[in-house]
Amino acid sequence: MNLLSVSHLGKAYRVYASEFQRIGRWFGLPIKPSEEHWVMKDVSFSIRPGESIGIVGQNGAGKSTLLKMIAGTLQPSEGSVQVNGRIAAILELGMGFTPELTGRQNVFHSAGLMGFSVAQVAEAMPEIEAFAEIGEYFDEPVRTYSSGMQMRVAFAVSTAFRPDLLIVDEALSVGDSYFQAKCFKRIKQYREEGMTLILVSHSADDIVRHCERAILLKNGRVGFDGSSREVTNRYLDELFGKKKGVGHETEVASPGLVSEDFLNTNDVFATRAGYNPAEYRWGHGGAAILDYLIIVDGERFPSRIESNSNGDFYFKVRFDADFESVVPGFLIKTLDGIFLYGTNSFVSSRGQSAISVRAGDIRMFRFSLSLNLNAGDHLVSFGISSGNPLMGDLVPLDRRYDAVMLKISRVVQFWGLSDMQATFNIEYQDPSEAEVVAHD
Ligand SMILES: Nc1ncnc2c1ncn2[C@@H]1O[C@H](COP(=O)(O)OP(=O)(O)OP(=O)(O)O)[C@@H](O)[C@H]1O
Repeated sequence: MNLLSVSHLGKAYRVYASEFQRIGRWFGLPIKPSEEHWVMKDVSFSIRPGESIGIVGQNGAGKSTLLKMIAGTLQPSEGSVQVNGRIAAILELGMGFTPELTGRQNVFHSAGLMGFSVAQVAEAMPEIEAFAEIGEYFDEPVRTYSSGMQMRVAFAVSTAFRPDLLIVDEALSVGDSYFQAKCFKRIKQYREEGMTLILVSHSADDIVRHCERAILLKNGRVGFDGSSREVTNRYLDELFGKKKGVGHETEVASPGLVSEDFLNTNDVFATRAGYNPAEYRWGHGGAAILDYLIIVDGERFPSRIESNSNGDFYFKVRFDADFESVVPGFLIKTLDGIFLYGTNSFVSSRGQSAISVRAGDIRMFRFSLSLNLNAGDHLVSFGISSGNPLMGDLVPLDRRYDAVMLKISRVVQFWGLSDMQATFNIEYQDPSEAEVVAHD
């Protein structure tokens, strides 16, 4: 059985011609709303117990509206929401806390509204207080709290009792990173115990870290429902298409090191060693990325790359239209979709690089970088956009996300994703101890 089923959900807000008409309707006057404004239409999906789902979408896409209808704080205009379990939702800052009551009193009130008895809340109170970590403020009126403090109490009380479904809107973003990490630790623990999670975040990284599946909302409809990596890729495409995007970095490559076969003009990208057939390719067209080449320590398409080697990443683009400015881009991610490094020609050249092209041009670009990565598989993306990054009007022409698999190996271990190449010295040692060591 599904934990949550959302079926043909829709929401319309009534828009009145004037305030007078709106108030008239409250008093039962037979005034017709001048217009119904549908902000959500025909949204259907279901969630199995234990799944974790991210919801992404641009501002105004309908994320909060959807979550409020799932949580039951907003009535749908059509369709239905069926939940088989207890929901806890951290939707809006303060969760409806009463400003004049203290944190402690609000905890009693909120947990009471969630259906817990005074005795249950009293028993959980020490743990809630400890989790929130706001010290003496816990017994001060909530009106004196910062937004981060309100969020701390809201999260502590909402998750004091493990819900079947936890809904977290952007709320966590107001917390400091220490508290966010603490929240995600609790979320992770509850998920391991079977809790279902719905997380809204503008951070693609948060979504791929915490959710296996995601839904892209677009103008109040489900734009895409799939793995969180696929969905965040599409979401980023949307953003990059309309906002200042990932840069490009360009260096028009000299063919010296590049062998002849890379200089042909056919689309042979998918035939190259390391190509990932599960790449996600997207773009408005006008250019096509035809080929790529990786050279590390003189070796073309190395099957394994020693960590910290210098790599040259070439890619070849055919332009099918004239563009005043194009911007090649490059990105490395982990297999989970965590961004390790992204750049573009504009960023990498500190705004110095302007590339204009004509229809029929073939250009080859190169990003050169040191691969300070940990051992394991990584995914490389290439992209070409047109527009002016300073004006925030980049249009993706061809993006080949996660198109190439990079296998990094290393001998000396470290912990984490990026090799920061620490060195170690003993700066002082008690001379007597040094002697003992020497005698040994
Ligand atoms: N009370 C309201 N009356 C009229 N329109 C509303 C109301 N609340 C939300 N809307 C509209 O509904 C649409 C969806 O809003 P919603 O807040 O759900 O988007 P969102 O995806 O959460 O956006 P954001 O990322 O900015 O928080 C928007 O066009 C918004 O203007």
